[in-house]
Amino acid sequence: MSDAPTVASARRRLARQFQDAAIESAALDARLLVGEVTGLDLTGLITQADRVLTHQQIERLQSFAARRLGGEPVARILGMREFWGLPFELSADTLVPRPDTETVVEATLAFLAERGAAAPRILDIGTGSGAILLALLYERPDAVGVATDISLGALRTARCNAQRLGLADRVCFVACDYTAALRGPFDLIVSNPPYIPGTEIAALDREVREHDPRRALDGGADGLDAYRKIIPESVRLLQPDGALTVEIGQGQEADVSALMQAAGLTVSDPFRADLSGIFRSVTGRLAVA
Ligand SMILES: C[S@@+](CC[C@H](N)C(=O)[O-])C[C@H]1O[C@@H](n2cnc3c(N)ncnc32)[C@H](O)[C@@H]1O
Repeated sequence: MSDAPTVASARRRLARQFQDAAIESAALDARLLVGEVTGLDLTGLITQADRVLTHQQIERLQSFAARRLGGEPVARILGMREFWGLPFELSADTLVPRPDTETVVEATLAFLAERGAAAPRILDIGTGSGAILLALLYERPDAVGVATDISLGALRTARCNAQRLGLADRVCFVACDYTAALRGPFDLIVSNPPYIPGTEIAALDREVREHDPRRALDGGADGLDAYRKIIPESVRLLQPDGALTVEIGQGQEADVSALMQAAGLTVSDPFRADLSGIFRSVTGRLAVA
């Protein structure tokens, strides 16, 4: 009898190794990595559990396991992450999109539905992989968008994602400092800017600290630097009755609301909480002229 690993035994063994290394998502990570080397989806992993792995697959899996045990997130190893049910390619220049950020997509879709805006023009400031804007364009086939980032590498990845999702003809990518190159007007502006206080970055999980780009994280001394720029710039670019929705870090809702109100936006929407109950987004609306 052969003792070559099968799909099921490889999953079990990898999950145990990850558990022993105190990796929280051990079983999920093992499933994703075995799925990647075998080319099987979740159903295939179950129905073909007894399939024996080839030598090449075993070697690839060992290399993935070593990287994971060395602290590299699965999304970085796979070079992709699902967001809003859509596949997003990643690069060293992009943040791994987080499930928490789906709160921003939910809030903005609700705003667009409530306002009844037809063919809305949407701006995403600091688009990274393009996750927020592309999810919105996917949900709203009548919308068009502009996405900015300071990182050319991130914009290249976002453009690839737009092409792969069939959304490239409705989005324009602009390299600039926040909104510096733009005129507007926009019906909706969204942003998940860098918001971690600079001094806290060294204490972040290794997976974040070592693998997400620093400029996607660092929000300056108190974490609010980006909001101080984006909020007044958005007032300049919004259509009357338009809205700005930003993702926020834990405990930033009062400060960000105060910045919005000081810039002339009305914070009418209740803050949106993520699945852990942490407030994740704030929406400010520009009054009708
Ligand atoms: C927290 S990440 C968010 C990425 C993506 N929107 C998401 O939610 O996954 C912040 C993004 O802002 C970009 N960024 C940082 N400083 C910027 C600036 N001055 N102007 C434009 N983009 C900037 C970073 O390159 C990064 O892609």
